[in-house]
Amino acid sequence: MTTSFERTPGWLDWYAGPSRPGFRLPEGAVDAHCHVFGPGDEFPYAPERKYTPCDASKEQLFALRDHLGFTRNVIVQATCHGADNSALVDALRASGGLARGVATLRPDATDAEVRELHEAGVRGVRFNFVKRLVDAAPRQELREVAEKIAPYGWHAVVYFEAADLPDLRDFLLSIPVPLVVDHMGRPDTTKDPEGPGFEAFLDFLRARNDIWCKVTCPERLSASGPPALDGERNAYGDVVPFARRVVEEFPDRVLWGTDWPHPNLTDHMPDDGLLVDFVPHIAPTRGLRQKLLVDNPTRLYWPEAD
Ligand SMILES: O=C(O)c1cc(C(=O)O)oc(=O)c1
Repeated sequence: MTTSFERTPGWLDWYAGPSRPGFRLPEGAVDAHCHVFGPGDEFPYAPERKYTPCDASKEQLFALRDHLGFTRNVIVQATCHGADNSALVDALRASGGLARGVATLRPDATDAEVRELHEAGVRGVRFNFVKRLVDAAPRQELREVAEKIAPYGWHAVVYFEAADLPDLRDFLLSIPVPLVVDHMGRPDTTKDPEGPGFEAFLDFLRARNDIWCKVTCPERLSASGPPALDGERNAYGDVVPFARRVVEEFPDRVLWGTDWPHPNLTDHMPDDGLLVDFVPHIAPTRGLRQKLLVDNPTRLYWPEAD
């Protein structure tokens, strides 16, 4: 392998590094969901965090980008850094314009802070409703944050479990900025992709034409799990029909990313090369892949280059 990808102690040690994908990414492809963690001695983790990750640096992320064949990244603030966006901003500034960011903001953030984040490359905020990751923020506070970012043209990335959608639906639909749903709203993939649970999610996407969906994280959503270590590169097949439904119905509103470095996965450490090989299964034509990997993320995060 010719990559300069280096492993850090911790869960990244579980595997020898990502394989080279068989699928060649189109030129200009964006990894639209990934994180940086720390390093903790420079950018301490938040006291209120629910987990402590291993360090996952910007240098490693950029090496992974090059190894897999991506051109750009969207770095999403992870809950373990709370509302301290310094590690994110540091990575964005070091990227030379090749990364945009999604931050976490409290309602008391000042306009000067928002402007500074914008200048660094932040284009969205993240609202997390996954109970194992955060203590729920009051909805009124989230609304205030949304109102604060609206003049900057930012969007809100929302992360929730499928079971919580009925409760969240009206609130989410009332948020006055575009929405980007993380990880397909975490469907139960043991259920029928044509059944009422996933249909309710698709119905949510249909409710406004500015709701985007990340068809990401087969490694988190799969019940069948990773492939056996026998050279077979067709992984996480049970997630394919779910993701494919979304890609085919909303080709102009889907995004894809690796979710590197895969926090909180306890059963296996995914191979990012294999994750890239998942893409042609969910986006079976060249046109769909161009939208998913290049055109859509460019329109959302680099509209000036669109
Ligand atoms: O499912 C997760 O554990 C997870 C956690 C975080 C985070 O801690 O921000 O982000 C993700 O995209 C996924």
